[in-house]
Amino acid sequence: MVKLTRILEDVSFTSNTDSKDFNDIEIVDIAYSSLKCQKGYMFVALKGETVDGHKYVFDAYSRGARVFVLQDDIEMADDAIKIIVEDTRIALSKMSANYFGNPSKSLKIIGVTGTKGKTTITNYISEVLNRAGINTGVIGTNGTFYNNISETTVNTTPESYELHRIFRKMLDNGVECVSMEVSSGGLQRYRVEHVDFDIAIFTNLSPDHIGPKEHPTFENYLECKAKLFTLAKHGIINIDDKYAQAIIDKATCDIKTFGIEKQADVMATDIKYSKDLDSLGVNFVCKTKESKDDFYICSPGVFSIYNALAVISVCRYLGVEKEITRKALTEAKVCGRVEVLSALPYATIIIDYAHNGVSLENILKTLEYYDHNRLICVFGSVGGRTEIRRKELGDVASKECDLSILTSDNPDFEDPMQIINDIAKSYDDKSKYIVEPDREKAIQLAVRMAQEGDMIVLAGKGHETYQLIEGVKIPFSERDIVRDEAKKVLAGREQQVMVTN
Ligand SMILES: CC(=O)N[C@H]1[C@@H](OP(=O)(O)OP(=O)(O)OC[C@H]2O[C@@H](n3ccc(=O)[nH]c3=O)[C@H](O)[C@@H]2O)O[C@H](CO)[C@@H](O)[C@@H]1O[C@H](C)C(=O)N[C@@H](C)C(=O)N[C@H](CCC(=O)O)C(=O)O
Ligand SMILES: Nc1ncnc2c1ncn2[C@@H]1O[C@H](COP(=O)(O)OP(=O)(O)OP(=O)(O)O)[C@@H](O)[C@H]1O
Repeated sequence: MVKLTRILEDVSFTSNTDSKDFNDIEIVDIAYSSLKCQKGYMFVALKGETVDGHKYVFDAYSRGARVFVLQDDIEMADDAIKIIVEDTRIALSKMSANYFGNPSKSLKIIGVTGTKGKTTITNYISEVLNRAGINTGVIGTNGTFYNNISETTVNTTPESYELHRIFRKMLDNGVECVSMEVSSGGLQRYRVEHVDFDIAIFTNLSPDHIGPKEHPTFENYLECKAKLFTLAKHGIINIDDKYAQAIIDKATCDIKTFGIEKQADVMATDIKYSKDLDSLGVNFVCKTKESKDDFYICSPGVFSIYNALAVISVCRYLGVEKEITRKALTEAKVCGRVEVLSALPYATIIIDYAHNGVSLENILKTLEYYDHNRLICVFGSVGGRTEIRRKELGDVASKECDLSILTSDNPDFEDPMQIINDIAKSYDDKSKYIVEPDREKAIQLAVRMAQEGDMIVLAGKGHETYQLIEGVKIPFSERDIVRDEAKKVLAGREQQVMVTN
């Protein structure tokens, strides 16, 4: 239990109760869903995208809550203590930090923002820092991980209450540093407002997450991303990105840069692509004012170098021994991010999370640098959201691939065939795509079709182990499907050889 006065420290509010009477009140827990309320709870009403949480204050009351944090004053029973604030999301953020004892102040927090690269970079940072003996946890799209504990996350950047709760758990378990993804949605909804960031990283920016329930305009999207650099002590920025200067102009922290094209504090030169189709790596020289070092990363392309440069910049700032950074980056892999499956000895199968135009273009164009026969891509696009992605994905795949297998990717309540038809509009040559709405069958087909030297990209699902159909997450493992089908194909080939002999 925590004293109400402590939870309300530095929160501006008015109340129907004299705040002197707060001294004796203790709060069991804070809930922003009425469904979680019990006796002794404080309920915070958030104005959501779907419903207004103020609608549920009576439900919260009936479940035992007597302290209510509201944006709108609502007529309630006499024993309800109303705390009226200007914005309940900002208040929730501050109150959660107070409730959990401001754990982010005792942790080194590294926040990564940008359209692409957040999951990869946060996981790389954790890999390197843990090897350097700094106990580091990760929070992001792939979940929360620290020591050997993991927790799934609903959002890339969890709600402020969840975030401070996770920080508290991490701190109590000996974690020293947290490498976390900071989504524009999280910044827009004040989820990280009271997080004490030591380092903020900007990867890149291109139009995404614009539409109903997300950002009204690209300018708003940029504005939200830039906000992270007003919350941190030190900024690390990809200077080659078109919007780097806009971020720097809005930043209030000191800034260091990384890049390939423009002069930067940490630069990559002498880029060479490895020809090993099992790891699809890349070599480069990392140049700073004090040194020049060879690096190898087992992830392909220029975008992977940018991700590595961001990590090297963090390690340089934190004083991590260079050899540790180098070795860790050589071996670091992230689930579902350019993940090469060793299933067929004669073809390369990659699972990747590319689900918008920019990321799909990056991965497909990158693969051109590695000698291969046909490039085949299996992909779909989400239902019920950001329809613009369908055209983007179709435009890219129709141009870059020898063959596309158009399928489903979390169609949710939409008709998968409608989504596929939208994507297919980008193709003027019907021989360049096959339609197979059942993703399992589409993957099996790709594995069966694979010939010597082919590269097959299963795009969009990445780390996900489900298919979202009509609001239900149905278990779905691309890795298992590939492995099972590859086994059958290889067994069939062996049999054929035996018969021929
Ligand atoms: C559109 C959006 O951002 N929605 C987020 C939001 O939910 P919401 O506003 O829809 O909530 P709501 O259903 O309208 O309910 C409003 C309030 O009433 C409460 N309620 C509701 C029902 C009830 O019986 N009792 C009750 O008290 C709810 O608990 C809530 O507090 O608040 C929830 C809790 O924080 C989030 O989990 C949820 O994220 C959803 C899942 C989502 O898809 N968000 C996306 C847009 C997002 O944030 N994505 C970014 C990554 C993308 C980026 O780069 O921006 C992310 O960080 O995940
Ligand atoms: N720096 C980068 N620039 C462009 N594309 C990238 C970069 N890093 C990774 N990608 C591509 O984007 C996909 C998603 O990468 P990652 O998950 O690291 O980014 P993210 O910012 O977390 O994305 P999201 O917001 O979609 O979760 C990868 O699977 C890869 O295809």
